[in-house]
Amino acid sequence: MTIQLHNAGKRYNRDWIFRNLNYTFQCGKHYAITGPNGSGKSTLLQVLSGAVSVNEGSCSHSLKNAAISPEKIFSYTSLCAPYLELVEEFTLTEFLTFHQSFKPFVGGMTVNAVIDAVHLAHARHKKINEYSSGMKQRVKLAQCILSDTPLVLLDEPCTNLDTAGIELYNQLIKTYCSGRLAVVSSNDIAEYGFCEEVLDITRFK
Ligand SMILES: Nc1ncnc2c1ncn2[C@@H]1O[C@H](COP(=O)(O)OP(=O)(O)OP(=O)(O)O)[C@@H](O)[C@H]1O
Repeated sequence: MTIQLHNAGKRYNRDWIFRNLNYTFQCGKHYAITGPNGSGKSTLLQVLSGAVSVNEGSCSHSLKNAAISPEKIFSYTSLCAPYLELVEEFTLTEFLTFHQSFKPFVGGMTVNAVIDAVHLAHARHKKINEYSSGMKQRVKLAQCILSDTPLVLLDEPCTNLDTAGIELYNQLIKTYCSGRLAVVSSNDIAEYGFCEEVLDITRFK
């Protein structure tokens, strides 16, 4: 996946969040979007996900030089973000089985293998609404990083994780993100230390 922003600008009401953004997110590379609270990191990530459109300029997605139409972007994209809800009435096994029915896992991984990869085997039959916040974050990471998509978007991915959880996150990135375009919105080097490129959103005000 390659994403090209050409003179891209996004505003909410009268406030421009970013403007004149010319940037190419190259296939297979890893990027961080940094900037203070409220500067527009999550907004840019939502634009990259195709969920939010720009107000001026363009944001175009392509795969192996073939353009992806805006309504298809979601099927090539995985997103982990604090504002995304899990289906908490489901057990983990039910939730991942449901998820797999429309987005398969990398390398044909089974639901049980995905659960093992984030060390939640002991809780596989527990309803997600009974999980701790760190356990829920591991579910979000599994759902995002282990889905077989060329684009991985991570918004504050280590939210609620302890030291072991952060180590797990880094291991998942190393094992499953090579060759995929990954973009992390964060100000924490522990979350984006693996990225080759850092984009400071405040440059585009
Ligand atoms: N749906 C919306 N409607 C109106 N304004 C919005 C909306 N979403 C975000 N904003 C505004 O856009 C600006 C950028 O918000 P955004 O969440 O992208 O920042 P951020 O850099 O990710 O912040 P943080 O580090 O706090 O997560 C903020 O001023 C916010 O109030």
